[in-house]
Amino acid sequence: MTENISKLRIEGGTPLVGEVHVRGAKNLVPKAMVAALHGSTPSTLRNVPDLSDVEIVTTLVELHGAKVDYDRDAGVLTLNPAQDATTAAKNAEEIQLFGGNSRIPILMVGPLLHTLGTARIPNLGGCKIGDRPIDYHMAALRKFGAVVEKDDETGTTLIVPEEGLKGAEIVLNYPSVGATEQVLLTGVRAKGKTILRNAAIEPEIIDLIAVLQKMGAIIFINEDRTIVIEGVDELTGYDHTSLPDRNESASWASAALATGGDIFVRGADQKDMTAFLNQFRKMGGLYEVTAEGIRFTHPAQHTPGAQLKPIVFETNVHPGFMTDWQQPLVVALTQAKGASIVHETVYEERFGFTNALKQMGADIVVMRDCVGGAPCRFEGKGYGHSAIISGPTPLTGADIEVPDLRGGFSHIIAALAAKGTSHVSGVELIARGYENFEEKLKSLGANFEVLARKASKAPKPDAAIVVVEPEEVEVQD
Ligand SMILES: CC(=O)N[C@H]1[C@@H](OP(=O)(O)OP(=O)(O)OC[C@H]2O[C@@H](n3ccc(=O)[nH]c3=O)[C@H](O)[C@@H]2O)O[C@H](CO)[C@@H](O)[C@@H]1O
Ligand SMILES: C=C(OP(=O)(O)O)C(=O)O
Repeated sequence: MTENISKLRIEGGTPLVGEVHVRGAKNLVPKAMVAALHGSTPSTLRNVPDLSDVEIVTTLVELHGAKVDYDRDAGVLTLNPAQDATTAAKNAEEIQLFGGNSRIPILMVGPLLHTLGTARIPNLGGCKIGDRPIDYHMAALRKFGAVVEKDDETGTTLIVPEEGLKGAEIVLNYPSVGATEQVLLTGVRAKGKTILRNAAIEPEIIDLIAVLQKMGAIIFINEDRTIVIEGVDELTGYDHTSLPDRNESASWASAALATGGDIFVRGADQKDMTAFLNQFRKMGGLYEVTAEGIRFTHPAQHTPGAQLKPIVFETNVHPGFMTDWQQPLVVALTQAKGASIVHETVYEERFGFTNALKQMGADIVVMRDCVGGAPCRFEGKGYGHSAIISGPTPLTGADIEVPDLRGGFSHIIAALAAKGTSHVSGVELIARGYENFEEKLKSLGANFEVLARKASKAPKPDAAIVVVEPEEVEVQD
């Protein structure tokens, strides 16, 4: 990953038609890289996409002394886990500076406690879709026996007590994906048994468990979503192929509906997308599952004039409708004939992106009530976490600033669906979750011009020692 698009001019109104290739999951690959830190031997990860979240974790593990080699074309990443305390201490400032670009750094704490005996609680980045607390993570680490060595304005440092980290019994008030991964990545090397109740069981979690099991871990997944981990003394490296990114696959499917197009997503896997495919079909979308991927088609491609239908659904933990799918699908719902309702129950503030859609002409009302579903955790808390989308409404081009990864993709497909010209800035955020974005848009026939590019933020450890905001370079015709 070197240069990302940062500014685009988009001429909307052209249906996206063609094929894109979706590789490994953004929500598994960086975690599998963190798991490799436990290994006594190097690991090989396959189907690795060229994403900034992968680059961020590459830089972070190298700042701790590990070594990463990545063949972008082959999608093969090898990680030599030989981290050491001296290197980590020397790079402590860059590690802290650099942590705030994704959700992953907090997951490095467990492996680093086991290998280096100490770890700092990092700043975190990620989509701005709610408070995104880490209280479950901190409670779990304390349960394993981690001790706060320092807690001041520079941050919190944990250390391992003399007796080491021990298995614990942990109950999650909410099946948090990150907290489940925290317990997995810490419990596998803790002494004794760890019992995690109310765990998340997303496909990416199951894939991470497969990675850990290949390394030598002993992990049970019970029918009541309790995970039991028997700590082991040693874990070795793994050879693993990541599951495909169901969130990117669903994003392109929504783009096909929003623009009236027809997109074959090579690599899409039906079994991880059941809840999405049901709603896609209820909207009148057509899909065809093949061994190589899934073809997503707007009904008007088959029946001229056919319109999308409104739907009512809520997001939830797996196997419910994945929250990362809702934003791109909301763009398609602006083109459905009638009123749709979306109840977002995972994040309290995931409808901020609709402001730009309303600026483009969409009819969306965001409400504080739990609309269209049973009362959720956010009932009566004043969060705008339900949306009523009435359509079809013609969208017109606008000047847009990308707010975050998934909201940004939604803005771009809205601009592609709109009539007229849109100028979109902050597009570099898209690289967190969509590799080869420019090539994909081109292959789908999108009418756009790149106005500026930006280098990735991630200086290699042997390059600039401070994370600098790279210059935005205007593209000359
Ligand atoms: C890098 C990655 O894998 N990101 C995914 C991960 O994010 P992430 O792991 O951050 O998501 P969580 O499942 O932890 O967060 C969901 C909700 O859990 C609650 N919570 C979580 C942790 C905690 O310590 N305290 C707490 O209260 C919050 O209400 C939060 O809104 O899972 C989310 C839910 O599937 C996805 O949207 C993200 O794409
Ligand atoms: C919320 C998302 O990602 P992250 O947790 O990395 O912010 C997402 O992928 O939609």
